[in-house]
Amino acid sequence: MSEQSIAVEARDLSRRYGAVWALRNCSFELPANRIIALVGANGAGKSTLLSIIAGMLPATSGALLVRGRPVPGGGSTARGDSAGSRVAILAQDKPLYRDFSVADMLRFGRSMNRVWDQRRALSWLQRFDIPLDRRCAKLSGGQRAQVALAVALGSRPAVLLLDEPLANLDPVARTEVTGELMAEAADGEMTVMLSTHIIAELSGVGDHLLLLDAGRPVLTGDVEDLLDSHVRLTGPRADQPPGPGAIVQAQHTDRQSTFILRQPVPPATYAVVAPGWTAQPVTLDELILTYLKAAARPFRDMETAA
Ligand SMILES: Nc1ncnc2c1ncn2[C@@H]1O[C@H](COP(=O)(O)OP(=O)(O)OP(=O)(O)O)[C@@H](O)[C@H]1O
Repeated sequence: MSEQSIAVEARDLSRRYGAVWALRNCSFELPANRIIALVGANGAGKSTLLSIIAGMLPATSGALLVRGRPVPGGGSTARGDSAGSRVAILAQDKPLYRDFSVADMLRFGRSMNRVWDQRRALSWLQRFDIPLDRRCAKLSGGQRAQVALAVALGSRPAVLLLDEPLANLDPVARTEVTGELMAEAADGEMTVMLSTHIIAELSGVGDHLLLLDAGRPVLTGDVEDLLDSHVRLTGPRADQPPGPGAIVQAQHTDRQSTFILRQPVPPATYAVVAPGWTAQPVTLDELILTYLKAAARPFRDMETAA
């Protein structure tokens, strides 16, 4: 990836809380102007990573760059010295003042941010029918999430970080919100990174994946490329698969073997399989679960598989 096309880059990034390593030697590049799904089980390190990207938490070691600029420690809701490196974060506990009306929250957003786009914040609220004169305390959980999103969008971030943003939204609102965010990202002005530990929330949400397990990235890449490059082969019991690729998972019964393989991109066509074997695509849920199970094996195995 060229420097222009990288939104976030981690170089050997680690973060420790006392004896607990929340992130350990993370290195990855995330593309600009895409929706990045940050996935991992509870405690995988998602919130820690988002807080470091937002400049709210210092790393213990390593470097984190947003649009090529190193992120310093400490910070407010929208950071960055130039339009290109501004970061906004919407944390799990959405920061709204209960006694403020929705309109007050927009005024607050304007006063807290050097750059403010009132039209963008307003149109988000109108899009989701949020009344401007309603006190935040009287809004539903989903509506509060929409107000917090409007304030975050108003700060015109180059990178918008959303920590478990969809939890309070009903399925229809969730689809609409992610659709709108994808459209904003596709306009070429914003990278959205959203975290979740609910794999079912993912389908259709992110077009790029960063999968964390116990503080380490175990799978990252364009979702379509990842799906295209993995295949499940099922056939008679065998120690090795009948096709090329790294073995991510191998399961055997007395008579049958099933392998999930990572193949070179562009992938070999599924038709090229030995007699008696079938080849099937792998779904995103299956892929994530497979890598999480593989990561639970000793780390040396994982390096062979990745
Ligand atoms: N302030 C803290 N003090 C000590 N340990 C912490 C602190 N914050 C996080 N941790 C630990 O760091 C690890 C990563 O936590 P983090 O909150 O980043 O994970 P997460 O993936 O966001 O989890 P969840 O999905 O449950 O929100 C966990 O083991 C957690 O217990």
